[in-house]
Amino acid sequence: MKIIPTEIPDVLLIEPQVFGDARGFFLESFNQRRWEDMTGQSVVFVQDNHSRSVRGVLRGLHYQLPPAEQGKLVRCVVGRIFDVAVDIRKNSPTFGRWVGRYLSADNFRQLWMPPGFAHGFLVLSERAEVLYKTTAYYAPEHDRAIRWDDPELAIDWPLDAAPKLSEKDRLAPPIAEAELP
Ligand SMILES: Cc1cn([C@H]2C[C@H](O)[C@@H](COP(=O)(O)OP(=O)(O)O[C@H]3O[C@H](C)C(=O)[C@H](O)[C@H]3O)O2)c(=O)[nH]c1=O
Repeated sequence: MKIIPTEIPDVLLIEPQVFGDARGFFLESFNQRRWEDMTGQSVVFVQDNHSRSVRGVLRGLHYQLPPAEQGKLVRCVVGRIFDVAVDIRKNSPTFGRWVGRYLSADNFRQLWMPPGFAHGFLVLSERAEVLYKTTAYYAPEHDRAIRWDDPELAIDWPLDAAPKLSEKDRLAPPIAEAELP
């Protein structure tokens, strides 16, 4: 497993070791001991999520307020996405900064974002299936969104058409008007 730093120190890109052979491949998608040895951080995941989306879907930017803030370990097992983490920690020196990385079934890459980040992704393939672990349970009453195209964030989404959004995402406020952790 390789841990690759990103522009925001707490956001990590992970490349698992892939064991290929004539049958296909095997990889450990998460290993608690290896994670703690390599990142120096302990983490406990309590929920596994799985979403399927068609090309052009953009889900996000989502986060949960305290006490339900979620760290997320995201991977794409079918297709290809552009995955984004936005620092929404008010006292962070990188507040409002974002990290974007391509995750795909072919590159096996994973993106880790600790609690305090909004998360979203854009689907670049005909279909994408995204699996992600979270460090806190889903709490709808604490679920919040920031608009994906907030000019203050200026996320450089690799769009070639208007994205397909949920009603919640269509109505999301800019970060300046959002209720932040
Ligand atoms: C997130 C979640 C949703 N749900 C139910 C609630 C709704 O009836 C349905 C769809 O939920 P939603 O439209 O919020 O799903 P996404 O737009 O994919 O939301 C996710 O998108 C971004 C990318 C995230 O990082 C978050 O995990 C999450 O906000 O699943 C649950 O039962 N449990 C859950 O953990």
